[in-house]
Amino acid sequence: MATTTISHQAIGSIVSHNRPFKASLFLKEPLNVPMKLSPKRFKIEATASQVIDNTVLSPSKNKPFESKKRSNEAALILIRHGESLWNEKNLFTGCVDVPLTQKGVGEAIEAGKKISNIPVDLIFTSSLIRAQMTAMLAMTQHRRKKVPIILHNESVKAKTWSHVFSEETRKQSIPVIAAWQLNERMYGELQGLNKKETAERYGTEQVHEWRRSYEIPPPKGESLEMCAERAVAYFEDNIKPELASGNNVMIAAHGNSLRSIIMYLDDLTSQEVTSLDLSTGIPLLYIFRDGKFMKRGSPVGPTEAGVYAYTKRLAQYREKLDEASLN
Ligand SMILES: O=C(O)[C@@H](CO)OP(=O)(O)O
Repeated sequence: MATTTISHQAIGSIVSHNRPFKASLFLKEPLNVPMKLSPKRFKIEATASQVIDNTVLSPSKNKPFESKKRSNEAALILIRHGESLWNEKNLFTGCVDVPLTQKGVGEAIEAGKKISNIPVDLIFTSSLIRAQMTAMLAMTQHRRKKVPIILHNESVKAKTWSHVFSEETRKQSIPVIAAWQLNERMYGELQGLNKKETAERYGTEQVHEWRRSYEIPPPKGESLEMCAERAVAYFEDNIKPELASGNNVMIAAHGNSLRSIIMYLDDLTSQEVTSLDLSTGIPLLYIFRDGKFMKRGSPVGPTEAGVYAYTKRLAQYREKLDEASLN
């Protein structure tokens, strides 16, 4: 295993689950962080909790909220954020942090209605506001009325100051973890440019390659492959273990970070992923069982029978919600 010396600055950007922060707040000396480099996938072996002791919280390990009994199956909901102000203007957005339009707010609320009977134990979002707005708005529709709470682990103070002291209140909450690794693909020099004008200037085919191919990056930006290196690594290291522990997870993220995760879940080839395009605000459901992901499409409505026929646990949960609302 190669050992690479990483600067404070670099560690800050690698380990932050949240918005960028100053690593020097935590680190007094440069660290030698062991890293495993593979041609296929660049994996950061030093986890956040190894590097910054006790400042980045892992839900399973630290049990921030409700502790769960183990199950061999879990639900995974993926949602691309609702329409943003730059989707509306047809601008390349990438990592630029723009909010939702009013239509996007409505899409997020509608998405929330469709999944309102599906239990959610844990939410992951990107660090961008359009994904966070989508997750929060969707959860306003949930029948359990649990409160989604963003975990702030970017500093010891942020973590301490946002501590919840009532166990009962914690049980009525859903932890929300914001991770930059789930951000939209960095669109390089296309960010802020109009998509139609860019196609007129560089040709439709070239722009289609930049937008949908797997290997070809836009000028000075990330290809889908590069986006997958961070998004899929994050999924494998932080989200899959939660599913394996029986926690139902919702991920609110972006067109391309989710395309890369779906490519991984559905085992798509680099050719197949070029025709995968995600609509804004449409939830997609997967069931994780015995280490495998099963695609269950998009729930069309909150009471859609099909969704609850997929697993006994979901059906029982739904029954309990119905019973509670009758009382
Ligand atoms: O502009 C962007 O960031 C993305 C998503 O809106 O665009 P594209 O459709 O090209 O992936």
